[in-house]
Amino acid sequence: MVSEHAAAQVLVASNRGPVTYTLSEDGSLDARRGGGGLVSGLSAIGSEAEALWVCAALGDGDREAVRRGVGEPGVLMLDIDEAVHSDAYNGIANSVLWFVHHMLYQTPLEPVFDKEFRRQWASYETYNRAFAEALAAQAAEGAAVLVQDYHLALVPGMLRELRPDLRIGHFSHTPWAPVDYFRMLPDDIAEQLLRGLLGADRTCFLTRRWADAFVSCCTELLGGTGGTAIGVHGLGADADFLRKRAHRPDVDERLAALREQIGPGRKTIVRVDRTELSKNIVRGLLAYRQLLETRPEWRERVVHVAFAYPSRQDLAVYRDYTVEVQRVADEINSAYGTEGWTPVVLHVKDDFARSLAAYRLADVALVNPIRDGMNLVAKEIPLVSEAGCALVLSREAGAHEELGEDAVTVNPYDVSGTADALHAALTMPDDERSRHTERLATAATALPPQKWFLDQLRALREGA
Ligand SMILES: O=P(O)(O)OC[C@H]1O[C@@H](O)[C@H](O)[C@@H](O)[C@@H]1O
Repeated sequence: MVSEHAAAQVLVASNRGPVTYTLSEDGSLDARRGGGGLVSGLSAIGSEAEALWVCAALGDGDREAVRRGVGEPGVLMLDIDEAVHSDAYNGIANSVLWFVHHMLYQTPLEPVFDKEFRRQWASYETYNRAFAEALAAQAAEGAAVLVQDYHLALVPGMLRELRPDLRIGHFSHTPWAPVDYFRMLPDDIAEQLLRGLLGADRTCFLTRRWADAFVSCCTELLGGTGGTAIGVHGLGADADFLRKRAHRPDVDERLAALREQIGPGRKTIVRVDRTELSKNIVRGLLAYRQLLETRPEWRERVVHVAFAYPSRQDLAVYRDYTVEVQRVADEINSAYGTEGWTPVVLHVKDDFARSLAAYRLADVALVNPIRDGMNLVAKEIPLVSEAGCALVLSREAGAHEELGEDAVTVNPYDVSGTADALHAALTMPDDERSRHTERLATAATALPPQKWFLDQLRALREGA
């Protein structure tokens, strides 16, 4: 049933919304706007239509904002019971679905789908239902709803039942698991996930590879995809925003500090990631250590600038990984460092301006994920680097489909191969490097976030 107040023509649903609130000691609430492709993509429809972004209240600040009725126009935050949210987000989305699609399990011991898993799954259903009900209540007749990611995989099917009049799209920002890996999930859960997504009119992926994997799962488990259209929409970097933002005074300041820390005349290998298991930061460090060990000519002449920002710290496995990243970086610095040279400059505190400063400095960009839906850093560094940079890129990143020809490709598990790739990137002749950088920058900007969003909306409305 469409409620009297339902007015939104375009709705987006995601776990993390465009704004987060923090509660200050004096009791005031500070709003911070998030970055990322989805936020800039959505800005494209602000003027076009009555738009609403439905997201979850994530911390104390967000929950307080909901309680006080504080909010941004066009954003609806759902205050879902904290324990339910934690089971759904930490338990199912991040510890099961993320692991399945990124193939992160250490399979002799994991996964274990037991009673506890079933309990958390019930919370995942409740959390998805809360979104489906909110969307059903807010959407105008025939509105377009764009549901984002693995957190909300059941929403399309639930919403379809509540509101058959809507045009529903789903977008997976992650890879999709190969069918044999996906089938580790209990059969009923695997089917429920697929049917949830097939409740959409269109279900979309970042690359053809992930879309094909999804179709294989549907074919094998359900006999097909029914009437659901499968879309592929690559996402690129927001060049205008990045280039402007990278030359603001706060970035200049950090650039000067970083230059000082690195020392004159040295080359840089730059990586910027969340400290995320799939990003493969430790093997990147091991490859760098092997480079220093086997090609001593690089000692004192190169610095690995690694920014690894905290992520999902509620999960022990992420906390342990963060400790391991720090341990290996320290080990390299004590083994090879000299008085005037710190081989690894590792920062773990999130600072966007400092990331952009590192992008500007990059001679080599290291992007070696185990698996990644796209990886925007691979697209952003070549756009911003001042001297042009050589890109060492994992063949398992979605971005490899678009950038592979101009990158030095690595198998993310092959540490020796990655050490060789770093050497090749560091010694790439200038003319070759600038030719690649130029082509990388063109490819990186071919699919700006606003186009990504509007293309999906158009296709959804046209029934393509
Ligand atoms: O758990 P977080 O910090 O909200 O991050 C979630 C997001 O992390 C990003 O890295 C993924 O590309 C998205 O698919 C995902 O939604």
